[in-house]
Amino acid sequence: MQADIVTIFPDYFAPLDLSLIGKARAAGLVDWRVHDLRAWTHDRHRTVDDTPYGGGAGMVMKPEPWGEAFDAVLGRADAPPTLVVPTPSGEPFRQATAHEFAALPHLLFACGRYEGIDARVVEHARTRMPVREVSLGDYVLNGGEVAVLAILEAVVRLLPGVVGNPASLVEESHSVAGAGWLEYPVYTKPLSWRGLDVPPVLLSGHHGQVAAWRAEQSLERTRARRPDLLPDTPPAAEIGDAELA
Ligand SMILES: COc1cccc(COC(=O)c2cn[nH]c2)c1
Repeated sequence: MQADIVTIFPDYFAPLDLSLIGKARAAGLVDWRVHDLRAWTHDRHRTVDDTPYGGGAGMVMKPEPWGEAFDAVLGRADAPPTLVVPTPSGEPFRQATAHEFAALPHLLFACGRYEGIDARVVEHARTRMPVREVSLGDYVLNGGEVAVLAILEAVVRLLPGVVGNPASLVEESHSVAGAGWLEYPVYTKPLSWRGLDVPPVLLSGHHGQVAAWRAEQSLERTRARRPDLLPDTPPAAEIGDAELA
């Protein structure tokens, strides 16, 4: 996989070399190039933003540098990459999205800052490459860099050969295999720690009982923390009524 990242803070991506992602690059499974958006400015102050038409607080990123940055990346690519723009107003980025992105040969990440990027940048980009505007959650960051680090980690770890034991990719929270329920609690040595013991079922050697316990724990956690992940279940009161009816 090839990834190009355009940002006004290229140093944000130095940590990529340290992590699992760095090993994946060394193994040739992924390569990424970080580009400073200001390389495509031509004024003395290397201006990338200006005041918003229509008024309002904050600044908006100018379209010209983005257009030239995309020209440069497209010009070097055999086929158009998919443009990924992290933004609070994007579609939810989920594990399924990570799997979609992991199947793509070339990703082009645009890191927005300020109040956002002039809307014509994405509008024009759609005429020459697929575009995905994605949100990591309902909160606002100062820029897309942190989101791109998260997306890259979620995507690259799915590439074949990146994670040592592919089985460890299967039983995860939100993984399609576990019906998207939350992960069960995990334990390791010592057996007893500060007066807290490992649940005995996990020591029983009965794999069926262990699996059942884990499923129950997943369901209990999902009910408590993420009822939105469960199929529509009427509130308990209604269930009582139904039984009484
Ligand atoms: C594209 O323009 C902007 C402007 C401001 C910040 C950002 C970064 O994205 C987020 O803040 C975000 C992503 N998912 N949840 C929050 C992008």
